Amino acid sequence: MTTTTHPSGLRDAVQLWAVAKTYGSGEQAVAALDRVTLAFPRGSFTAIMGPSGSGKSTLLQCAAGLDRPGDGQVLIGETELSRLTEKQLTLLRRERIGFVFQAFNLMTALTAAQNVALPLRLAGRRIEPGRVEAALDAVGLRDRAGHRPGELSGGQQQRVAIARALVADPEVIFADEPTGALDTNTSREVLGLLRRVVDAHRQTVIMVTHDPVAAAYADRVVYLADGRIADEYLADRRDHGERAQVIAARMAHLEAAPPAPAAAPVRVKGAW
Ligand SMILES: Nc1ncnc2c1ncn2[C@@H]1O[C@H](COP(=O)(O)OP(=O)(O)OP(=O)(O)O)[C@@H](O)[C@H]1O
Repeated sequence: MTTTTHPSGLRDAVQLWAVAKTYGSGEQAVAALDRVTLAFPRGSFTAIMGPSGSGKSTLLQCAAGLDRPGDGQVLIGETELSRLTEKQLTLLRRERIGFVFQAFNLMTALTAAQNVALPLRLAGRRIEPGRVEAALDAVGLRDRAGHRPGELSGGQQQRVAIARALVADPEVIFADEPTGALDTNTSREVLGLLRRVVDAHRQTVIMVTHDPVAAAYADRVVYLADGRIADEYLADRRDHGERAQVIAARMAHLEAAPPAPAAAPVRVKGAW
């Protein structure tokens, strides 16, 4: 399979083709992902939503090369992940993907600057002077470079995690409930930062969230239900100011709907 080109001329940062993942077997089998086909154009910000158990985490894990699908293909840029050995997959995650998790996952014994430098050190890359400082600057924390996580607020810790995700200039950032542990105001700061990373640096962000307010920062919301794409919302200027309500209403509709019958793979309208 060749890499697709988005109609706008953007190439896709990540593609999933008929990706399936089943846990268990026989009567106990659960189709966590049921032949999901989806593309994430470069420079786009996508939120993944859906009821509990709909397959969001499984999608993120498979798309980020943290888990292997049972069937289908995942591409990061032009690299098809199923062709990679475990070692190559580890290198790809380290060098080409940034991660932001709900629990920040910073090393408590290291300073903010040392945490940010970690992906470069692990990859054995030379750390150009000013690079770590620039990443901390981008998240507004240059003056906290010498502080350890315990000396920073939750929002500041998550901003350090975003700087760490950015420092190696990855092709895509995966964020799993990045504001799940933060209060409303701090959440807004972190989401605004992710939005800026997309707008100013043309980063690609894929974020799993339960929160319609968080999803409203994205360009697109993909809704999963029972391991399939059930709906898609494209940010619309006309919704400005009430985008979160529109996103929440669609989510409520989805949660009220009975499970869909088995269907052919869904191709998301407008995804390529
Ligand atoms: N390791 C596992 N073993 C067995 N079943 C699993 C495993 N991981 C996930 N599942 C099942 O696969 C389905 C999808 O799970 P997944 O965690 O991807 O959903 P989710 O949408 O992220 O849910 P939540 O919002 O509750 O985190 C669920 O039915 C879940 O019980």
